[in-house]
Amino acid sequence: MTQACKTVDKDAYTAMFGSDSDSEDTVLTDVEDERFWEESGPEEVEESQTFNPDHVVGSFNASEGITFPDIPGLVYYPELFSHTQQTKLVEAVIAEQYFATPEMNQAMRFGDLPESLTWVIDSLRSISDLFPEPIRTRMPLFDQTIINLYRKGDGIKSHVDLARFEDGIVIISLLSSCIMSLKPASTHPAPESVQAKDIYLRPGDVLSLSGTARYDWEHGIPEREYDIVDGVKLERGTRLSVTFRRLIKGCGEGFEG
Ligand SMILES: O=C(O)CCC(=O)C(=O)O
Ligand SMILES: [Fe+2]
Repeated sequence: MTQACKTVDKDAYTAMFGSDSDSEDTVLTDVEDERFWEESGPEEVEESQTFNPDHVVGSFNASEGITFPDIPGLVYYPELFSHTQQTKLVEAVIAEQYFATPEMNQAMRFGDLPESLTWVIDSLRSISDLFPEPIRTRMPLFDQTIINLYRKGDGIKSHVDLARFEDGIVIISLLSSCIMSLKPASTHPAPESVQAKDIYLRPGDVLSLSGTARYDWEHGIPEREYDIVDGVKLERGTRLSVTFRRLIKGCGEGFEG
């Protein structure tokens, strides 16, 4: 991962996702040529009809996560974020313009996190099984975020998040899917009966890590262009992850996950 600086002089959306405006133009031209509708004057849109994502963010899809007996402290919330919530979060990341150049793939913020992420943190706190109570109710819940951009084929090496971060880490998956592999950390060898665990993360999925899952297990994403899930080959696309942590008081700002 290469750390991004928070300066940009190029269209961030195009840098991240490319431009598909040509194909859209083509489709519109084709449809117009067919003349499927009566000509009429410009439609009047009342103020109340205009789309405002803030009005429709709503609550999370599910409140109970999936746990894993071998990995205490790991909770998996499939599709926790609705499509609208994912869009809102991706737009917030785009607005920050972190990924302006092709070599940028990681951005970090410490201290006061962007206001555009406040609703995410508030909503996460409202999930009763997110973390053990002392973590879930601490203030602030998080004061650090890392946003990783994975282009097709990218991954992140297996690791335990740095000790300078407190217990309680959340990973939000956006845009595309990948397998995250978890295995016992070399510092905490597990009995042979304990297997490594692969979790297929899709857009809107969330993982929370605390206790054993945070300290005694590693997590990573193998570098490859597709994953095989239940015998099916699933191509990866551009993936974005937003992770939240809290720094231990007195520890400086870290530069690795
Ligand atoms: O991108 C992800 O899903 C995981 C990122 C991660 O593990 C980290 O930043 O420490
Ligand atoms: Fe990590």
